Amino acid sequence: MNPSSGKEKAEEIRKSAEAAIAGAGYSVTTRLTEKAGDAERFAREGTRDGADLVIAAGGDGTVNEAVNGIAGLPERPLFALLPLGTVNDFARALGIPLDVGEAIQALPDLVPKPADIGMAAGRYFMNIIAIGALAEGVAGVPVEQKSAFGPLAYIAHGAKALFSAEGNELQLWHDHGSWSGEASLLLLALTNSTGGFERMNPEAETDDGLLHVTVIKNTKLPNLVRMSAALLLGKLQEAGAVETFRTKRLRVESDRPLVCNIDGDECGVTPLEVSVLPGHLRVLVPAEEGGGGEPDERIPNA
Ligand SMILES: Nc1ncnc2c1ncn2[C@@H]1O[C@H](COP(=O)(O)OP(=O)(O)OP(=O)(O)O)[C@@H](O)[C@H]1O
Repeated sequence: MNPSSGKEKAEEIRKSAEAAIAGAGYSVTTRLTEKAGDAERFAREGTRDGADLVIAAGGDGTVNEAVNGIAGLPERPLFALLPLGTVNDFARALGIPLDVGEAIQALPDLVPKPADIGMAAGRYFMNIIAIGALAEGVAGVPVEQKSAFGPLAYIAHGAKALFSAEGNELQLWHDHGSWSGEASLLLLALTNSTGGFERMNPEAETDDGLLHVTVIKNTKLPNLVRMSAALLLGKLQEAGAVETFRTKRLRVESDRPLVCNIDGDECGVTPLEVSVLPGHLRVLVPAEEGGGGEPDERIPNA
């Protein structure tokens, strides 16, 4: 658990989450993160100590770290998350209640579902890779704006970066061939939720085994107006100036090294190789989100 995401309610959240998990028959150990890297280490150590279930409580950064802690292990425990961050894209995509109190209440009735994760630059990711202007824009969101305005701050900064974007020559190799051309932004999404906005790839499922690629070719003003309208309608694919396709593997090359933002963190520069690991995690989700599996995998009977 990242206590800084839960702010002044962190202690209260910890206690009620522990009570819910213990009530479902688990013995529970909570470890509080203090800095980058802790969640990854805690998840890995917990798994090596025989944990059946690892729960990441925090924002997408904490979830990403915990996923990295367990994804490379041969025996992976069940995974769950309690959304305490500003955006919580993975929780949104999985249908987990965004209100932490509701998410805790729901814990005992969650059921396991396979979820895809991706691998790029030696790291696992579960949401999105952004390359180009938006990647640089998101990196510049000041901390105080993040807390005051939540997802809006990201969108405002992303939009600002997009408006002033210069294009870059990209070459993309995918499962069915290649694409090359000038682009302002490349988004490689595993889920339908990007920066809290759920209409980017409305058709993306967390277990479809696919990377949903969106190339924004040109962000000059007339196109932007059309694209913004299409984005709000969830019909970005139908707007001009945007290329979309799906693939299991992708190689990205560019005319100059471009910063790669992987699940919200800067993670090297292009060229970049990306692949999907289908159903690599078993994540606990509400039953109506299509979870299932063996009855003894349900938390109450664990
Ligand atoms: N106790 C702590 N105090 C401050 N920072 C921490 C602490 N523990 C972990 N961190 C760092 O904070 C990063 C971001 O945390 P996390 O994603 O959980 O929260 P958030 O920033 O509130 O969420 P969001 O990304 O949705 O805004 C972590 O990846 C880690 O590097």
